[in-house]
Amino acid sequence: MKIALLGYGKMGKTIEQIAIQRGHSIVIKTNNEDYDISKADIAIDFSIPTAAFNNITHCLNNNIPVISGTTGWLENYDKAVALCEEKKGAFIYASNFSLGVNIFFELNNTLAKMMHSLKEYNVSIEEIHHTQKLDAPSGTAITLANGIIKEYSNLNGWSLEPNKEDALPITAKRIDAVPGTHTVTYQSKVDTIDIKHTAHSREGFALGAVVAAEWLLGKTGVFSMKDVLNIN
Ligand SMILES: NC(=O)c1ccc[n+]([C@@H]2O[C@H](COP(=O)([O-])OP(=O)(O)OC[C@H]3O[C@@H](n4cnc5c(N)ncnc54)[C@H](O)[C@@H]3O)[C@@H](O)[C@H]2O)c1
Ligand SMILES: O=C(O)C1=N[C@H](C(=O)O)CCC1
Repeated sequence: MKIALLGYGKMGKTIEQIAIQRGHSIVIKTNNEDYDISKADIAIDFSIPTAAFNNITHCLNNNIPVISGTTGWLENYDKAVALCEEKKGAFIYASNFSLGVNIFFELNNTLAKMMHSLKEYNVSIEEIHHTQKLDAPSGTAITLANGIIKEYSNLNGWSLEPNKEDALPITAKRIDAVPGTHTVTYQSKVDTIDIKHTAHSREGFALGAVVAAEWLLGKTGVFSMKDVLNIN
């Protein structure tokens, strides 16, 4: 595949290495909006929250399938879906492309189904990332929170404030070069249940994005990593 890397920062560079190892070529690598997308078979956007939606719409308007891993732009997600449907294009967004985190999402959903009726446990999320991260909480923490909130009728959303009524508390920590650590905790007076995913590098995210691009090429529609990984 001829791949356009929209965003050539930490993730763009890691994706480049993996894509080349898997036999693909990089025809565009850019850190701005000045590129000729028609040269590419597919685009992979790992840019910044304020640029992602423009990159995605530019691809869809030019009939180029697009993968986005950029977080912090989801207020425009429904518009991206509508444009993809209108243009009969192809689009995948995932807050986290790694295989391990997508399994962790399923574990989180199952655990929330088991825990929601046990009122003695309080649920919370902690995420830790590197100090260069622009958004908080992480997109992954928001996906985890949504998986929990849908099971809890007393939770109306999530909050970075610790004691907000009706909200699932998320703590976002920024430490050195941490690639991404997420912990979901259920705490009672007598015990604690934690489930935790620790990324050791960016390789898992990057491999997942390239696998998603390979899977998406030639398809039409809006998909998720559940479709790519065939998780039921
Ligand atoms: N979904 C996942 O699996 C996953 C994994 C890691 C990171 N991320 C997300 O991906 C994004 C990028 O992460 P990163 O660590 O590579 O960040 P980064 O800061 O290292 O790279 C982002 C790059 O985007 C560039 N950029 C700025 N404006 C742009 C524009 N208009 N078009 C294209 N590029 C532009 C910046 O110059 C920078 O080089 C973040 O939102 C991060 O949260 C997602
Ligand atoms: O490094 C980042 O930034 C990451 N962003 C994603 C998120 O916000 O969940 C995935 C993990 C790494």
